[in-house]
Amino acid sequence: TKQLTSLYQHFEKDFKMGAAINQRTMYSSEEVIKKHFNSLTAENEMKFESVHPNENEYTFEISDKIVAFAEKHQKAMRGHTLIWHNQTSDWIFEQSGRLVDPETLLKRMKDHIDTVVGRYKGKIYSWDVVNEVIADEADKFYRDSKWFQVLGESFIEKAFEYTHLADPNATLLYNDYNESNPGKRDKIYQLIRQLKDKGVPVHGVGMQAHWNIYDPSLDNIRKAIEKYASLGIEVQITEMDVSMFAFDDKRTDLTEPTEEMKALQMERYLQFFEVFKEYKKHIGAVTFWGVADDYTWLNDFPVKGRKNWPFLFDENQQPKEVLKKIMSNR
Ligand SMILES: Oc1ccccc1CN[C@@H]1C=C[C@@H](O)[C@H](O)[C@H]1O
Repeated sequence: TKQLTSLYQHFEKDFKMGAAINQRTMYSSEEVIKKHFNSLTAENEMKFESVHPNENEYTFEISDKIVAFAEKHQKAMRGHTLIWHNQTSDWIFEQSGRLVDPETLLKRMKDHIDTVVGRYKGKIYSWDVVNEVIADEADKFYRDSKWFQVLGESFIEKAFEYTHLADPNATLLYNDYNESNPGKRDKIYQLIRQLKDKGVPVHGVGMQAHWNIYDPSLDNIRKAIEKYASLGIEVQITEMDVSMFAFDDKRTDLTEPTEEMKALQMERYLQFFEVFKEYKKHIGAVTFWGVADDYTWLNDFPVKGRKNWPFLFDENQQPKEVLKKIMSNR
C-alpha cells in the first residue's frame, strides 16, 4: 500500500501540527509523534502544581524529560500553562492561614514565571500564559478564581508582562475553551482587545477546540476565528479533540464508537481542516490534546471512566480512514 505521508509535512506550509504528550504517551505513541507532528505540549507536566509544589521547591525532573524528548526528535515545544485556577498549588493563595495579600501573590506569581519561563527560555516557542479566566455564565465576565479575588483583573496583564520579560521571543497566548460559543467568544475578544489597547504583550489566542461530533457549528468556529484574527493576533488551535458524545450526554454503555458516530466524526474532521486551511494565514499551529485513542483526558471528563475515541489515530496507533482524506486535499 502507498506509504501514508506525514501529517505535519502535508501542512508544513500552512501551520504546525501539534500534540499534547505525557510520560506514558511519549512512549506508547512515539512512532506516531515522530512521523506526524512537529510541535509538542506537556499535557500536565508543566502545570503549576507539577513544577512548583511548595513555595521554595521546584520539581522540573519530568518537565525536563519531556523537553528533552522534544529536542531529541527536533519537535518545537509549547508551554502549558502558567496562570490558571486549576491544577495550581494551594500554598500560593495562602498566607498565615488566610487568603494571601495582593503584593505577596504578585511576588509569588513573578517568581514562578521567572523560574519556569527562564528555565526553558529559547526552548519554547509559544506559552499558554493565562488559561480560562473568562466565565462561562452569560451574566459574568471574569471567572471568580482566587487570582481574581486577590488581584482583580490586573493579574492577567501582569502575567503577560512578566512572561514577556522572562522570554521576549516567545509567542504569548491567552487560552480558553468554549471559545467558539458566541457569548464567550465576544468576552474573550473584549479581554484581548483591552489588553492590546493597554500595550500588554498578548500575541495570540489559544482556541482549545474541545469539540464534539455535534457542536460547535462550523459557522460559529469560522466566526470565532475571524473575530480573533481581526485583532491582528495569531490564532492557535491548542487542545483539539472531537468527542463522540455531546457534552451533556452521560451514556456509559459503549465499549466502542457506533458506525454512525465514526461517520459523523470523519465528516466533522474534514470540515474542521477545510476551515483551518481557509484561515491558514492566521493560524500558527493546530495542536491535539493527545495523540491516539489509547489515551485521552476525555476518558474521565465529563464522565469518569467512560471511554472516548476523539483523535485521528486509533487505540492501536493506526491512522483512522479520515486521515488519508484530510491529506488528499478532499
Ligand atoms: O473543556 C473543558 C470544560 C470545562 C473545564 C475545562 C475544560 C478544558 N480544560 C483543559 C482540558 C484539559 C486540561 O489538561 C487542560 O490543561 C485544560 O486547559
